[in-house]
Amino acid sequence: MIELSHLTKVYGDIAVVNDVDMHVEAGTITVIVGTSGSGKSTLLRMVNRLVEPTEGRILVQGNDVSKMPAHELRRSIGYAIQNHGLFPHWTVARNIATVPMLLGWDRRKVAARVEELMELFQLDHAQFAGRYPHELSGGQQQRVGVARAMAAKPALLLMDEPFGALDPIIRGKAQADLKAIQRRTGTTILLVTHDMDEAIHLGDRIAVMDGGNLKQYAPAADILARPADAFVDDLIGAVDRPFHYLTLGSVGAAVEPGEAGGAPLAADASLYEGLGALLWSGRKAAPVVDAAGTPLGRVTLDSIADRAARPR
Ligand SMILES: Nc1ncnc2c1ncn2[C@@H]1O[C@H](COP(=O)(O)OP(=O)(O)OP(=O)(O)O)[C@@H](O)[C@H]1O
Repeated sequence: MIELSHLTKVYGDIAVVNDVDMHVEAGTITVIVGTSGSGKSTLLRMVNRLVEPTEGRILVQGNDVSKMPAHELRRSIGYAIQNHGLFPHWTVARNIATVPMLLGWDRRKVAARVEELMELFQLDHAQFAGRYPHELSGGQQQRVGVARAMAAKPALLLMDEPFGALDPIIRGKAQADLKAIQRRTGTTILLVTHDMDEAIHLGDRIAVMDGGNLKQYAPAADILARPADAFVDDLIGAVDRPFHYLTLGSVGAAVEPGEAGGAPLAADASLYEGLGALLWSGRKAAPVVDAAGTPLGRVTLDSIADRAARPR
């Protein structure tokens, strides 16, 4: 879907993005993570040509973006940013309709798409379509921002710290919703964050940037098990590593035959959630059920602990 080769951006005499090669598979979420100033936003913004590269090449769906008119390119790629960038004097419906209208869609098709997106993002049409951005909560504005970025069904969505302004609870919900929506729509997402938890939670693959260099580019489990260097290791955080690991596995994968008492755990809950439930209820084991409530066996503290250990 995206092919970056030797991508470089120099400001003054500093390469803020330095010779980056990266291949992003269609239909996946790739998260670019790194400390402040590491070049994440610059890298992202070169994809839709808000920033022009000094050197290197970007192909999106096989097309060299430098050869496409910038305004056309930007209409074909969704872009969502931290403070949502909503037009303050336009209603929610008009904001979401921005790109389809620029593309000259017919009015009924635009209206239907706005309704469809508002439903997808759980914004009641009757209640919210006519409101202005300042009449929404931060979380609602964030959903409108992402709905607007997805309005013209772009195959590619770029997101720059889209959840940065949200409180932790709303943020967790927004991440879960985005993941579910991405799985339904198959949109390819390239997302920038400085938050490793978010990267591990959302990313099919994670790209770690430091000082303009791409330090490691791999699935989360590989980055946790084999960080490329001390910087990546530090970014993960030694204390958090086993817990990150547990967020990647499901209770269902640790089920064993046998019985246990107390409230059951859902097989699709993460091992991290399972660990929390066991510790909090003071149990060493819990029964596990599938989505229909059928008993599958039990999960024990020991089996969860085994899965938190560094793979050999
Ligand atoms: N237009 C510009 N002119 C000069 N330097 C720039 C320009 N834009 C960005 N930079 C510099 O490039 C470096 C990378 O910036 P960038 O915004 O890509 O970092 P980032 O990793 O996204 O950081 P943050 O997480 O703080 O947003 C920074 O040192 C920044 O000061």
